Amino acid sequence: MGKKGVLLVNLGTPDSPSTADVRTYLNEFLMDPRVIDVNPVLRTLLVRGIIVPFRAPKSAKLYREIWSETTGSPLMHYSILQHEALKQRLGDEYMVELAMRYQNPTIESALNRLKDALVDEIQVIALFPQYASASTGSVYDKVMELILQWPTKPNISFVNSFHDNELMIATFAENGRKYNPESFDHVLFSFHGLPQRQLIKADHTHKHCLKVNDCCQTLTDTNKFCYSAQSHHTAKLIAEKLNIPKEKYTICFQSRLGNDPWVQPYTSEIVAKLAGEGKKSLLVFCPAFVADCLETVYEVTTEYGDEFKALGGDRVQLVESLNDSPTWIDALEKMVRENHI
Ligand SMILES: C=CC1=C(C)c2cc3[nH]c(cc4nc(cc5[nH]c(cc1n2)c(C)c5CCC(=O)O)C(CCC(=O)O)=C4C)c(C)c3C=C
Ligand SMILES: [Fe+2]
Ligand SMILES: [Fe+2]
Repeated sequence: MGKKGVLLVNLGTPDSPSTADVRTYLNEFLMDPRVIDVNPVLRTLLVRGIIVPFRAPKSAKLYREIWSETTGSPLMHYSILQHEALKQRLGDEYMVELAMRYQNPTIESALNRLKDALVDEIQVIALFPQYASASTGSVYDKVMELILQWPTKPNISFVNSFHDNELMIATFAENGRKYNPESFDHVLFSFHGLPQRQLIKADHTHKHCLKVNDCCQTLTDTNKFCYSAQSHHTAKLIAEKLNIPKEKYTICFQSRLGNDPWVQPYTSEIVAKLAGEGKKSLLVFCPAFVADCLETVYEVTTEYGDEFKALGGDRVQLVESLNDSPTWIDALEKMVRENHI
């Protein structure tokens, strides 16, 4: 019998914080039709002509702020630690590969290693707790595009989402408990944002997302694949585990790009509102990310931290992501061994 293959895929990060490498990364990322989901001509004009030329130097500056001389990008650093820890846990029966949807290590190289080892099966785990077409959907596309050309295909399975995975929820709760959530004036659950257009598109019933009041705030059978509904569900489960009362927390969405409406409320508006109400301290969970990255380390701690302080607040405390916490590695191990979430 051959080994069982596991492919862990996260989003990806530039090879270095140089403007040239950030430009290459942003071009690959934003030219993905699932990310900037407009017609190809408009996408090329927008991405190559406007967004990337303006954004690359600015983003490179931010990446330089979070880049470690020894370990590089936090996203890559924690992904490598997760990969190493999972390999240790699973032992010889499994072959575990790490890939990034954009840049390196590529999905192609990782799949080729699994193919060359003649694995019996491949379990693909896109490392995004909540399903979005722009993240998990895109990983499915890339894997299927590459495997399409293989003469022999092993059993393949995908993990669509793990927004309610008990051990993942427990890890975020454990990490948050260390900061004593009741000692903060308010708690935020800040998820990566998405254009509203993509939520509407993902609702193939055409009846639900952004069509009925509070449509995406409760997870039901009708909206079970909705990114916003899954995000609300994840936040509620973490809040319940920590006994944080409803009035003490807000679910919000960060990292908006461009002028189209994104999923609301926006984190920066909530930060401003809370400062206006006289709140002084905020504890922030970012449960759309399994590893700390630019969006947590820089955007939450520095950007929202500075905004909050400028408006009269004192402190924004980020709860670290799942990173290489043993409970999170337990979650990954269980997902793989049970071959379901
Ligand atoms: C949680 C999953 C993610 C979804 C969904 C997602 C959608 C999405 N993102 C952009 C634009 C950018 N995102 C950027 C960084 C970034 N995004 C995610 C995850 C999701 N994105 C992560 C983990 C990171 C951090 C990567 C790192 O190296 O640390 C960036 C680059 C940084 C910047 O310039 O701000 C952009 C741009 C869009 C347009 C989108 C959905 C349509
Ligand atoms: Fe993003
Ligand atoms: Fe929805």
